[in-house]
Amino acid sequence: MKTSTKKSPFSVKVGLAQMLPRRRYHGRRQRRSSPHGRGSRRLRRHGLGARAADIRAHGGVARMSDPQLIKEIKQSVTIPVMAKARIGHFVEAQILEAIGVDYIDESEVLTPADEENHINKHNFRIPFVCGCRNLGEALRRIREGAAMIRTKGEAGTGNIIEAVRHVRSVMGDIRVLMNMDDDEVFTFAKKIAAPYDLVMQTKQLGRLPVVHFAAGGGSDPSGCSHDDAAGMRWVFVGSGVFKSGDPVRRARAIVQAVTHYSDPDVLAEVSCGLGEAMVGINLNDDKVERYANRSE
Ligand SMILES: O=C(CO)[C@H](O)[C@H](O)COP(=O)(O)O
Repeated sequence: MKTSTKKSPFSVKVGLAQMLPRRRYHGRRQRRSSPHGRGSRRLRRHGLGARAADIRAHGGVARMSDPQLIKEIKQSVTIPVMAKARIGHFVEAQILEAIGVDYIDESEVLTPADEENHINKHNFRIPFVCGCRNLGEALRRIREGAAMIRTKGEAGTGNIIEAVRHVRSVMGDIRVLMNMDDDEVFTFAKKIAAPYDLVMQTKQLGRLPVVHFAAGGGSDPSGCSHDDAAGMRWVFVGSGVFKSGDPVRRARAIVQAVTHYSDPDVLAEVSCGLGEAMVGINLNDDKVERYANRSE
């Protein structure tokens, strides 16, 4: 599996989140032009509804973004670009690879194309990220060739409760696994429906064998640093940022919060005066569609 040759720890996600590394923000200007400017106006003009919150609000079938739009975004930024393909839609993934995006997110936020099968990611050179709710799901995606894993959370809600649930589930299972006798791993692997070798590797490493992001609903500094504090190494800033009063300021604050997640003084400072937050969606209502349950 190829990894990107670009050195920047940032990326633009087409219509969605940026990936934030913990402790690696140097305050550099990374973009030639802001994704809040030309890029996002184009997203609206093309009617892609490509942010998770918009997809949720608009309904209908959500597909890969227009390749022309993705090419234009690639031309206008210097940082890596991640684009989404529908779950199981290997042709969308082939198109994204052909136009040279840096990463593909096989995403439950788009309408799944295949109810049973994910993309065989070993057939591609481009790195994929896939979502998970638990350890078994994460290791199944890695067996299919995912180079990165993110929690699913509940995209487009501006609510981190599901991301926290998924972080807790994966990290909790890894802790259980680490304390397990080697003889018990066969049954544990069967129980979580994951390949034995990857379960054993996870036990030995004490973490997933690939980079692991917190994602889904992170729309404020405290929420994103909460995911960090719960043991995640990387965070996707959620599309809820774009539904707030001052997205640029909020995004900057989130970068600082994730960087200094263990320093409450910095967290207090960067949380001040950010203006209106995304209203968000409460997830105790059964009528809210769960994107996270769209695939296993
Ligand atoms: O892109 C994703 C999934 O494909 C991210 O997980 C997404 O960021 C989740 O939604 P939100 O942006 O609302 O947090």
